[in-house]
Amino acid sequence: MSRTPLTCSTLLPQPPPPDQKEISTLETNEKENQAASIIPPAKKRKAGSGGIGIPSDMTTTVKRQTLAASSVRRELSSAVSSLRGREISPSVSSDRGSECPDGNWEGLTSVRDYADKLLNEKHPPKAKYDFKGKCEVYMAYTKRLKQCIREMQQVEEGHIMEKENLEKQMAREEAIHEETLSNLKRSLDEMGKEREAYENKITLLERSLYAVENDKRELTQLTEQDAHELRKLRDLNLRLDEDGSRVRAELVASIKQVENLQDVNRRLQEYNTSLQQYNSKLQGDAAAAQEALAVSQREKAAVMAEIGSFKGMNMALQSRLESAQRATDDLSRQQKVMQEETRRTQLEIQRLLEDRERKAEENKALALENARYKDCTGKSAAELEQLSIREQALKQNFLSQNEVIAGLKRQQEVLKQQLELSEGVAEQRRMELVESHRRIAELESKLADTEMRFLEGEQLRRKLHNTIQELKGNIRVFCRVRPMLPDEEEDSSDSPGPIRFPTSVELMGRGIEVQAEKGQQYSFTFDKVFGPEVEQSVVFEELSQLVQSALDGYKVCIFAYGQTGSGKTYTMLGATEPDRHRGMIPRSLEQIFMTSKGLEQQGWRFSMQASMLEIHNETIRDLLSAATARASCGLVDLAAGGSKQHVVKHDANGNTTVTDLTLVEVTSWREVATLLARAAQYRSVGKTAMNERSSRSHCVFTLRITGVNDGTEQQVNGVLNLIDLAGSERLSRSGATGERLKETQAINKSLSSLGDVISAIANKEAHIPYRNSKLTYLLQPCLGGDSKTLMFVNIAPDRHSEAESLCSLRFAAKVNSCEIGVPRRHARLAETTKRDS
Ligand SMILES: Nc1ncnc2c1ncn2[C@@H]1O[C@H](COP(=O)(O)OP(=O)(O)OP(=O)(O)O)[C@@H](O)[C@H]1O
Repeated sequence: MSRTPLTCSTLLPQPPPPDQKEISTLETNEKENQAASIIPPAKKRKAGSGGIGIPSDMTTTVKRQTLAASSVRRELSSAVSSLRGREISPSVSSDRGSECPDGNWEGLTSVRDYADKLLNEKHPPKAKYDFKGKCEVYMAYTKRLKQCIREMQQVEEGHIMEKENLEKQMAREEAIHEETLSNLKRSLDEMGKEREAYENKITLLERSLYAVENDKRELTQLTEQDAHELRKLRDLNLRLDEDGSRVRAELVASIKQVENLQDVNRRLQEYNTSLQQYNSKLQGDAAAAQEALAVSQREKAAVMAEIGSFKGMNMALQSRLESAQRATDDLSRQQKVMQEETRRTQLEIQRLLEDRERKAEENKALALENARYKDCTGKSAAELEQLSIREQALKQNFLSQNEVIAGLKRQQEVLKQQLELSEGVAEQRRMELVESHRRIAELESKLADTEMRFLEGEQLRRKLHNTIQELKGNIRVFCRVRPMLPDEEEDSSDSPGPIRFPTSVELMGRGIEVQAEKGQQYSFTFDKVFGPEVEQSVVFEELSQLVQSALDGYKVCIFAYGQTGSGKTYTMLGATEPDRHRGMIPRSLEQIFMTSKGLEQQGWRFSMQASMLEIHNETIRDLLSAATARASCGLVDLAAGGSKQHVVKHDANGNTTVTDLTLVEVTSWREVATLLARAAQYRSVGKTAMNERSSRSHCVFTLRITGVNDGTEQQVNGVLNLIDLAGSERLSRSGATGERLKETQAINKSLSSLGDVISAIANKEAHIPYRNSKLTYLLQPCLGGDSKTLMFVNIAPDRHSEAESLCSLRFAAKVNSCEIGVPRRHARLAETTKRDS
């Protein structure tokens, strides 16, 4: 706040304020005077001498009065403006508030307004030379101005006092402020320390925040994982819900069944008790049989060893026998030669004797003739001489012949002796031979006995193995290697086939090895391995029990898997002629009918229905329907809708049906054989690069068996599925095009779906993709249900098929590791009995 201080000069008497014109004149004059104060006196005088003749003292007085008045006026005006510019705080009393003390502020309430009024006051013009009047006016005006200044001074003093008060107050306030400041500093220091502590705390907190954030991140990840799991669980839940609803439906059906079964159960309990007894007896038998098996296996090993040594001995004996026989043969040959020679010698002797007799006769005749000559005629001495020489020669001849005969007789004697000797040796050899024959017979009977026991043990082992497999719920796998085909045999002269069969006791008949061309060896073990020389009948022996269980009320499924041309159709169907080539399907059906006939004596009556279908290019074709027959004669176009659309359905009891499929009631094996022959004509078969007659579809033969026993009031429902799958093939090898290519792609796709299903089962996955192909959906109960399932893996033995064989064996090993449901027997009390009860 700036303020012009009031000086003493303001208190001097001031002239009244001039009018505006005058003031400007006066101001000009004043300026001039101010200028004059720095101009030398000589010049001042010169300027003053230029007036109009008014007395100079008078003029001077007026000027002085005027100047004083204007200076007072200026001071007043500056004081007023300072008063105006001052900001008056509410605590300081305003000059407006200062009351006029003697009441002559001409009705105005504040000294400033009064000063304003004075400053703005205008005086009526006087006569130009009425200096006295003007002086009086200015005197009065100055007086009022001075009074106003005094008033203002009082106000100013009040203000100064107020200022001092304010300054004191300010000092007090400043002291307080200082104190507050020092307090603040102290508290600032404390706050600094506190701040440090807080900063430390913040660092710690930041660290823990970082840790918490890490935890949070981890938690977020965990939460995300949880969410993912949750999603999966929700999906699972949905599936479970679906399963649940299915299961509920099944449950309702089951409850009904349970009600029925409860009824049955009561009856069965008795039967069960007896079965339990029988079972415990069987278990005892099984334990004993196992022991017996172990014993017989030990015995078998011992016998095998004995047989081995006997075989060695036998071979030695055989070789001795052979050499003895050879020697005997030699001797008998020699004997024959000698006998021949003796006979010839005897003949010779005979001839010589005869000759001698003849010669003696001749001699006699000659002697007689000689005498006659001597007597009668007196022939010449020369003639006589000749005759006597001749006689001498004959005599010598006779003598030499006698010697020859004696020599021959000696020789005959020697030969006789030799013959006797060799006859003795031959007799000895014959005795030895008889002895070794006896021992061989003995050993053979022992071997037969041991083999019988071994077979019994093997049968028991197989039975136990089957039971264990059933309990485990595994799919059984048999591996069959076909013989080399003629053209493969030609090739194999350069490079032998890759398949080997281990000969160790534990792997014999169960192991197979693939010797890869690059040197690696892959070994596999299955429930049974059949080599190329094994006949259909031997393979069937291993199956017969399984087939039998279809009659006992089990679902049985047998299928053949393998690359094209590996022998699946040969194994499953075989050839009708000759009999030894008949495959598993005809043999199984024949056995079923034979056994069912046999069971009739025990009160069983069986009815059977056969059906046969093929899956060709993912379409089901009924091989027994009339439409298929007509189509095969070209009467109907199946592709153009001449056939029904067949759909596979599974019910809650695990029974599978195919809609609109022809079911033929069959009562004998002959009928089924006719059906099989008929269906074989309609099946999709074609020539490929790898097989003359390649099956281009999966063929499924199904026999539904219902058996009722009138005696025990039991009913069984068995199913026998016999499946010949189409063969997998590499397009690069088969070189298929057009329709064949389409077929091959469909076959490979469905087999790969089968592989996916097997993998999912083997890995115990929650979802098994049965619906990915018609084949897997049809086989669902066999692969994941309660059936007894057996797979043949067929192997081609040639080197070119090495990769495919390995693939098939690996697939089969996976199948072997699959755990499916435990086989369930479908047996219950017969309907009629239920109704009666
Ligand atoms: N064990 C065997 N003994 C003698 N010959 C056999 C044997 N197995 C297969 N063969 C012969 O091998 C050839 C091919 O067999 P098959 O037709 O059964 O093969 P596949 O696996 O059914 O082929 P695809 O999948 O192409 O139908 C046939 O000539 C068959 O007679």
